[in-house]
Amino acid sequence: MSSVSMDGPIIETHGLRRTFTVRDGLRRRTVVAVEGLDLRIEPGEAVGYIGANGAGKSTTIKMLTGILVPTAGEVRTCGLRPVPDRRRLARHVGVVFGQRSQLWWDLPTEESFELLAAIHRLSPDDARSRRSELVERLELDEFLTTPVRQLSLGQRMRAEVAAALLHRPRLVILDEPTIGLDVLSKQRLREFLVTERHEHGTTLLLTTHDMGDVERLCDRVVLVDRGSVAFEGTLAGLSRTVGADRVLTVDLAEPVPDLGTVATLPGVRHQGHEGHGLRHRFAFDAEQTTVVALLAALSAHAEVRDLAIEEPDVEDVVRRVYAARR
Ligand SMILES: Nc1ncnc2c1ncn2[C@@H]1O[C@H](COP(=O)(O)OP(=O)(O)OP(=O)(O)O)[C@@H](O)[C@H]1O
Repeated sequence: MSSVSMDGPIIETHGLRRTFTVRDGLRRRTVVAVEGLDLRIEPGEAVGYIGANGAGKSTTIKMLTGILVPTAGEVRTCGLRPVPDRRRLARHVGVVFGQRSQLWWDLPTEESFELLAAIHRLSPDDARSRRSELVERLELDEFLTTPVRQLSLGQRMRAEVAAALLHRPRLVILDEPTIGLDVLSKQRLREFLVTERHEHGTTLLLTTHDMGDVERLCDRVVLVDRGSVAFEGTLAGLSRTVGADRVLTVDLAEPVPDLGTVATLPGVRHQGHEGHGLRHRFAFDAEQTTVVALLAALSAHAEVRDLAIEEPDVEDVVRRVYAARR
């Protein structure tokens, strides 16, 4: 029997592959969902696992957690083999699916927590203290006695996260955790995950289409394309590779058509102007120049009335990486 490794990587895969056989009319066809995937994630890391729809993210997560058997290759999660050791692995891993509930639909949230505490065999003291910690941090108080099916999406996601983290897993896998949430709920959930990680050294692996999740939560991104790794590194590194800059748009009090030539800072590109120079767009690399420095440089030459900052979006970054590979 394999043992739970406390110092090796939390996730390690070599040449991981998974295919599906699908029917195409009368014929059968093989779909390769994951192809030769090599991943290594160390304890305490927070990794964003991104890619287009159908790139193989969910299939990977299912293999990491023992829901799906790999067609070929090696996989270890917390030092265990996910399929044969699935029950032992469940003690060390918490999984949150943004689009699928793991709570008991007709039960009040607090009863789901009691059931989960029993399933994970937490001691009554441990269950009580962890529960109060989560209730406080995720602000669950107001709806603990409400059946899950009556919760709003934001409330349900907080309850899902609490349920997945009740047993203090070493690894938390989140599949689109902020999908459909409003700005405030997203922010709260991200803040909670950051605190949890700092206090308990929890490893995070999350799939997302929201660049804000990656920016605020992850030290590293792994980008998959057709089931294998297309990029691995920091978000800044990814932005450098494909030029996913932020864009600052400024509206001026008076037209200044040549503003693009006067604001010369490292990592800033003037993208053009409209309205005879009333509105200008600047793409900038946040690693090299802050928005404050750029604004200060512009204000020396023009009176800025209004401004907007656009963040790079995951789909756009992914498209550019794919385009560069094909
Ligand atoms: N059970 C299945 N049967 C047949 N094909 C499947 C099955 N599950 C996944 N696939 C196929 O495998 C490929 C990878 O799918 P997967 O769901 O892992 O992608 P994904 O990156 O998670 O996409 P999304 O962002 O849309 O969730 C797709 O072509 C998908 O159609």
